Amino acid sequence: MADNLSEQVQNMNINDNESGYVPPHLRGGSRSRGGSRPSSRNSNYEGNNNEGSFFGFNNRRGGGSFRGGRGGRGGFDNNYGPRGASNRGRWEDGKHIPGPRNPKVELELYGAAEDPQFQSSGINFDNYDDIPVEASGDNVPEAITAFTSPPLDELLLENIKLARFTKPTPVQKYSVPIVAAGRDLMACAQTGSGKTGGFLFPVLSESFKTGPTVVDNAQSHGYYQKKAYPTAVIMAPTRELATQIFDEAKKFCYRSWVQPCVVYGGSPIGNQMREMDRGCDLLVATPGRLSDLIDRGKISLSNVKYLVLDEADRMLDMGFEPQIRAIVEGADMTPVGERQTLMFSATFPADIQHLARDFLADYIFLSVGRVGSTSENITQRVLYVENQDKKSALLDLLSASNDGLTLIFVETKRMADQLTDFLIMQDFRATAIHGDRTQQERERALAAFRSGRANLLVATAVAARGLDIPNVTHVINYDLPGDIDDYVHRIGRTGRAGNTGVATAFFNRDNSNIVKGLYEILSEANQDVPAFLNDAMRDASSGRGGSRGRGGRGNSTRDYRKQGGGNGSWGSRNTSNRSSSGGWGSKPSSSSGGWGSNSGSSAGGWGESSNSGNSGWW
Ligand SMILES: Nc1ncnc2c1ncn2[C@@H]1O[C@H](COP(=O)(O)OP(=O)(O)OP(=O)(O)O)[C@@H](O)[C@H]1O
Repeated sequence: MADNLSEQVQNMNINDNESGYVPPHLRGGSRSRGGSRPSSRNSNYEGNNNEGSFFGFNNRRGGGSFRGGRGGRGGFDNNYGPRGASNRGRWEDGKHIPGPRNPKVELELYGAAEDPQFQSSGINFDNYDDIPVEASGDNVPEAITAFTSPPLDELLLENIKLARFTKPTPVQKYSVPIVAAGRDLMACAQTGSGKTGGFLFPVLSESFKTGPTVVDNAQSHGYYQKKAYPTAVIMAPTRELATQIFDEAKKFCYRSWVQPCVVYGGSPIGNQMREMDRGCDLLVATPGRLSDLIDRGKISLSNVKYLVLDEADRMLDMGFEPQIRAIVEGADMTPVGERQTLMFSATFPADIQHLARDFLADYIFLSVGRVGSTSENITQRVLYVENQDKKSALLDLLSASNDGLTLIFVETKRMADQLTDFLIMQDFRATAIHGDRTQQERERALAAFRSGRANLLVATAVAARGLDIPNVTHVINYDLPGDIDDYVHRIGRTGRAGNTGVATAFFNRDNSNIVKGLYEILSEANQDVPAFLNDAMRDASSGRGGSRGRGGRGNSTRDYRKQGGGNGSWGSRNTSNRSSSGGWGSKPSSSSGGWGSNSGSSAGGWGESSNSGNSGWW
């Protein structure tokens, strides 16, 4: 499907890379949009609060209440399965006794095989095996090659089968034995390559085998307990990502003694505290809300055996470092060396590697593919579009779109609203997600998008990380981000789990700071590099273009310990059959201006200047 889309975009001639973009109104003659224009007129943008109709809650599974489950996720509920029905297992006399099976709960958790709202692995899934993997550190354990028991716990294996996962992705192959060996881990793997399972599988497998600690057993399961003592804590940057991890955790905790729980800001804390009282063995949390609950004496971290930081670099970017440090170093958290700490992301800038030095002990650094690289399952195109022409270019792109979902990234919340309004005026089924919307609005927008009732989602960076929405076939960077890592995460919302996807970016002189990073990303993923980007790159390299800012990718090695940050005495296991060099993963911290002007829109001249040789690209 994505291949078709890619072809159509190619054939549109929206931008021949040499002549610049010519919007429809300047092409002479009227142009009909054609393509997959939605047939039914939608007069209501979700902001109009037309509940129950176009963008109301999806009641497919949830009966309209706030329940878990992809389709009906509307808010907060840590309990899964019909109310009153307990599928929870228990730990008794040193043995794990799984709860009973329940077909209704299984349908809710794992969906029907043909349900498009549940991601299934795509035709390129087996290609993950070709991605070079490097694991550095002392005594790296041998990777597993299949989901088997042992080493995985039997119940977990049953749940993995129910989820229809037939074989592990590379990050899962390594993380299972690494965690089983009691080691800390910092793992970097491409977007959509199964990092969530990469931390859930080993943590749950070990938890199912070893059971709760005495404190956990005594206090976590009492009905009126006042304080939760989770065994595992997973921190994630956004509410949506936390909720999604919680949904995944529910699948794999099914019938076990481990009760998952989620807390995040923007929702009433009282409800979350009540839910925690019903059991909280594995806690998924955003840092702000977690700090709050610790301060209120509602959570103790003294029982934590496993600490996971997902998308840690994003948490730092969002300014969460003080809260994270207070939680990990300041509260009553089990100390380094006594707990196991795992950090996961698709990008690992240098500052996050330094954080690892404080939080992790004798860890293994795992990189699947080059650090910060994009999946080859994503066809990337960069179009040359002036700011004032972007709307027209977008309409052209959308008219060439297929039946899949399209995610459109913009830089500001205001732009997200404006563009959504514009698209709705043009009869598209669009909705928006950004930080100024209420949590309920954000969840409704996501639910509408997941279900396909809205096939366009206009988003700010809030939706860039981690979100796993099946059938997103096209990601459009209407505004490119200033940071190349953000680009990597944004386009990673498509081309997941071996499926293919297309990513299109609108590029102009405002994006000068991302030129180098973009050039590198496209080149290494074997994508076409348009002529204007080559020119801009040449100018940037010759010093005419100015700063790389955070758009460049720097020159640190993958594992900073190899640069003298550690003693370099450990070995490394490299399963790559391709050569690999360093130079990835660092995010330069300074961002100065200079290369090209950063003025807003400018009249004329993209195409003309792109071939202008000595005078510089601009
Ligand atoms: N072993 C597997 N077999 C089949 N599908 C899998 C497997 N592991 C994960 N998946 C599916 O692949 C998709 C992507 O997984 P996941 O969200 O964990 O990726 P990720 O690496 O965390 O991506 P991101 O960097 O964007 O956060 C999910 O829909 C998940 O259910």
